[in-house]
Amino acid sequence: MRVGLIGFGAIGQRLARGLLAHPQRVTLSGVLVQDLSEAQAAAQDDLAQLRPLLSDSRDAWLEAAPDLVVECAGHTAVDAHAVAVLGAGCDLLLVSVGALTDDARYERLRALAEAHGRQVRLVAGAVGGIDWLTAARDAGLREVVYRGRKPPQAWRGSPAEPGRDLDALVAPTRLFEGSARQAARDFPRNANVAATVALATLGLDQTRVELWADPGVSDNQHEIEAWGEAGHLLLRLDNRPDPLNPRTSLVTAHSALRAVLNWRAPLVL
Ligand SMILES: NC(=O)C1=CN([C@@H]2O[C@H](COP(=O)(O)OP(=O)(O)OC[C@H]3O[C@@H](n4cnc5c(N)ncnc54)[C@H](O)[C@@H]3O)[C@@H](O)[C@H]2O)C=CC1
Ligand SMILES: O=C([O-])CC(=O)C(=O)O
Repeated sequence: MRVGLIGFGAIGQRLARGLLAHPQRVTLSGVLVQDLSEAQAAAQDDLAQLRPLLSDSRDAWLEAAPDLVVECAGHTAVDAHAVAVLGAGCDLLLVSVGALTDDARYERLRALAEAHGRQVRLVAGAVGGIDWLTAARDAGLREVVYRGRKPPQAWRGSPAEPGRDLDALVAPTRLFEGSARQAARDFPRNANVAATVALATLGLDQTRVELWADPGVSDNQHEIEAWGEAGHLLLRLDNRPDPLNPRTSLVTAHSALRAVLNWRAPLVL
């Protein structure tokens, strides 16, 4: 299977490394980037072999004929490229799940995939338990809450920063409380998982979200609680941040890698 990537940051680089380790299963067809010189500088050591595959031209990158494209570049990249990728007949794995808080975009991508006989899949990413949640949704769910808690620095550049000295926080501080739709839209680099949990369960408007900056934690913590006919789920993940981008949990790239390797595997777990 030929796999194309969009994005070569923390997730893209870790995922590329994982794909290169499975040459019998997947071939990396190309990596679409926004800033070519920045990407070339990042392609060092074991990733240096990728330099010829880096491109800032979508047409040239699509000419390498990927079967599956993994987006790991952010909401604006979904906006810029997802339609063209599906139009070119590729499957699409979205990491920036929060881009689907826009209902029109969600429906457009779904309809395009259907028209081309392809699939858009959403990565589980930094969270777990999505299998239980989707099954429990079918059994009947009453209430779902997602709580995200990260060190203060992880919220730099987010709407939580203006008017607040993140470095001065001495106690856990709630930055946001509201719907998953608003959380994922307002915190596009921190709360994609709020959209993932919501799309797997009660939807973007009925799933409740709290986001916290906590000077007492060094991990990215994700807590999901759900109540329904199937029972009660209480799940907490203490995710190690990716050193290249501490907002992003290291496991996210591995979740994308697993999804890619499972795409056409004869036996899938
Ligand atoms: N579903 C999940 O669990 C998670 C989702 N994410 C999503 O993944 C995205 C990427 O995360 P990281 O790799 O940590 O970010 P990063 O900031 O380390 O890297 C993003 C890369 O994408 C590139 N890029 C941005 N716009 C682009 C475009 N239009 N076309 C091509 N390349 C473009 C940037 O130059 C950069 O190389 C986040 O912005 C977030 O939306 C992040 C963490 C968890
Ligand atoms: O990686 C994480 O811990 C979660 C994250 O940033 C997101 O959902 O956007």
